Amino acid sequence: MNVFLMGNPNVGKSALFSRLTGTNVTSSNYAGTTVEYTAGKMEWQDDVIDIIDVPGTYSLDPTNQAEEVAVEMISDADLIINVLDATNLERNLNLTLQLLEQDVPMIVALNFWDEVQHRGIEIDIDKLEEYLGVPVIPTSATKGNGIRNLIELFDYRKVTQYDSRTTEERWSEIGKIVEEVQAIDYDGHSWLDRLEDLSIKPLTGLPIAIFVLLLSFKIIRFIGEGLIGYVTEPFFEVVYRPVIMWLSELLGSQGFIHDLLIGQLVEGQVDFEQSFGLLTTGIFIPFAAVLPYIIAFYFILGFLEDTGYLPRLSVLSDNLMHKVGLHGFSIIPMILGFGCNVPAALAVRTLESRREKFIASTLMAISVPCMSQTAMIVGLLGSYSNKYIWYVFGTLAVVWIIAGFLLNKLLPGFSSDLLLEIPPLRIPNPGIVVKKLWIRMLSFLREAIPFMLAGVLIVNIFYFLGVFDLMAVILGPVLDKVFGLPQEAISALLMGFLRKDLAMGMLVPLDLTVKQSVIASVILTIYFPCVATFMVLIRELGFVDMLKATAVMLISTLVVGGFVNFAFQGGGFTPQSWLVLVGIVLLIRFLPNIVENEEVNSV
Ligand SMILES: Nc1nc2c(ncn2[C@@H]2O[C@H](COP(=O)(O)OP(=O)(O)OP(=O)(O)O)[C@@H](O)[C@H]2O)c(=O)[nH]1
Ligand SMILES: [Mg+2]
Repeated sequence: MNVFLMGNPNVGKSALFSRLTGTNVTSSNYAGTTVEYTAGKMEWQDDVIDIIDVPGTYSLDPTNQAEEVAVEMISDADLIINVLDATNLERNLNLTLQLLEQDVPMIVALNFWDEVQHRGIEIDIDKLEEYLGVPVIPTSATKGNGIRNLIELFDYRKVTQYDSRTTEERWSEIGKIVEEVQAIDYDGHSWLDRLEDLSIKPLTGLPIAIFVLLLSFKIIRFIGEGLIGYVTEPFFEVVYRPVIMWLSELLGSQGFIHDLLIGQLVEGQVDFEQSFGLLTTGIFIPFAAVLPYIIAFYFILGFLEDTGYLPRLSVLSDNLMHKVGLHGFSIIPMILGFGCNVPAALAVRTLESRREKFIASTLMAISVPCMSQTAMIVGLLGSYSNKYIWYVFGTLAVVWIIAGFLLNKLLPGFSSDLLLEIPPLRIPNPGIVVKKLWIRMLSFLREAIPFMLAGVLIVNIFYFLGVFDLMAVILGPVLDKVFGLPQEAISALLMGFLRKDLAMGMLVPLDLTVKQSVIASVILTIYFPCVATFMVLIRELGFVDMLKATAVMLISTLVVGGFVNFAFQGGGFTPQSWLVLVGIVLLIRFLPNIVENEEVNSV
C-alpha cells in the first residue's frame, strides 16, 4: 500500500514526510525544495507501507519538470494526503478541487495550523469537510501536532465522485468555500511583516542583502576556521599523527604499501597535505580541511532556507539583473551550488524553459565553486592575505555576469519572467536546522570519502605509470603560455574532474606564487564540473546541451585564465585590465541591441 503526500510547493509535505517515516529529507522555506519524488517506509498496523513525498505542484497542468513528476504519479496512489497551507487556503484549494476530480481516495491535511492561530485566522473545519466531502485534519508538521489523527485515517478508501469543472467554475467555487469557512481577524503588522516589505524593496532590500551575505560569509569563516584551528587540526596533530607515524615505521618507512597508505615522508615526517597517502592526505583533506567549512556553510544555509529569505534574494537580484539586460533565473540554484554543485544542478528543474535551465546550469557549473573547493581556496590563499580570496571570487562573479550576458544574448528565445512565490519570513525551528545540517554532513561524507580515496589511489598509480609526465609534455606548453602555470599543475587539473578539493590539495606541493594560486583556483572552478555534477548535468540537460555547456566551459577557461594571467601583475589587477573589463561589459551591453533592432526593422 502507498500513501502520497501532494500539495502546492512549500506547504510542508517534506516536513510531514520526515515525521511519518522518520527518514530525513530536506525541507526549506521556499518552493521547489523537492524536485524528485522521495519514497520512505512506515510501519502501520503490523504492515509496512510506502509514503511518497511528491514534488509540489500548483495544478494538475504541469508547467515545469518538477510538477510533471508529481502529475504523472497520481494514478499509482492508494491514498492521497493533500497537504494544504492553511494560511493560504484560497490558493491551495485549486489543487485540492482538481485532485478531487481524480478517482483516488483522498484526505486533507490542513498544515501550518500553528500559524493559523497566530495570525488570527479562523477556519471552520466541519464546514470545510462538508464542502469537500473528505476528512480534513489540522496538522503542524514542524511541531508534530495532528499527525496521529492523520495516520488513523490511512485506511480511508472512499472515493467521492466529482464532475470536472472549468477553471472559472473552480475558482468561483473556491471563492464561495473560502468565504463560508474562513474568517480573518488580522491584528496589525508584526516586525517580521515589516521586515518582509523592507527586504524586497530595492532601496532597503539591497543593503539588507549585502549585510546578510557579508555576515553569512563572516560567520562561515569564523566557524570554519574555528573548527579547523581548535578541533580538526589539533586532533590530527595530537591523536592521529602518532598512530600514523607508528604505522609508517611498522611498514619500514618506505616501499609500495607504505607509499600507498602513508605516502612520501617530508624530512622523515608525515605531512598531511603533501604526503598523499590514502591514510594521510586522503583522510586529512575531507575531514580536517573541508568538513569544518561544510558544517559552517550548511548551518548558515539551512538557517537562511528556513527563514524564507532566499526567495527574496532571488527577486531582488532578478530586479537588478534585469537592469543590466540579464533575465531572471533563480539565484537559489547558485547559492545551493556554493555548498555542492550536485543539488544545484537538480534545483534548476523548477525553471520553466530548457533555455533557462541551460543558462542557469552552465553559469552555476562555471562560476560557482563548491564548498569543498572553497575551503581549500581559503586555506591556500588565506595564508597570504584575504584579498586574494576576494580576487578569486570577484573574478568568478565577473565571469558569471559576462557569461550570463553572452548566453542570454546569443541563445535564441527569451527567458520568462521569474515567477516566484515569496513565502512569509519565519523564525526557523532550531531542531529542523540542526537535523538538516546533519543530513547534509553525512551525505557530504558519503560522497566525498570514496571519491577522495579513489582519487588519491589514482594519483599514486598515475605517478607510478608516468601518466602525469606524459600529459605534462602534451599540455604543459598551454599551461605555461596561457596561464603561466608550471607543467606539473596538469595533474591537479586532471584530478579536478574527480574532486576539486583533491585537485586544490595537489597544488600545495607545487609551491606556486600567489598569482599562480589565484589563476589555478579560478580555472579549476571554470574548466569543468566534477564527475558527480557532470553525471547529473548530462541527465538533466541531455547529451547535446551538455556538449554545448562543455564548449562554453573550455572557451571560458582559456579566455578567463589568459586574461587573469595578463591582468594580474605585482599582487593585484592592473588599472589597464579594469578598463578592458569595463570595455567588454559595455560592448556586450550595446552590441546585441543593434542586432535586435535590425531584426525589428527587417520585419
Ligand atoms: N510553522 C510551521 N512551519 C512549517 C510547518 N510545516 C512545514 N513548515 C516549514 O515550512 C517550510 C516548508 O516545508 P517543506 O516540508 O520544505 O515544504 P514542501 O511542501 O516539501 O515544499 P516543496 O518540496 O518545495 O514542494 C519549512 O521551512 C518547514 O520547516 C508547520 O506546520 N508549521
Ligand atoms: Mg519538499
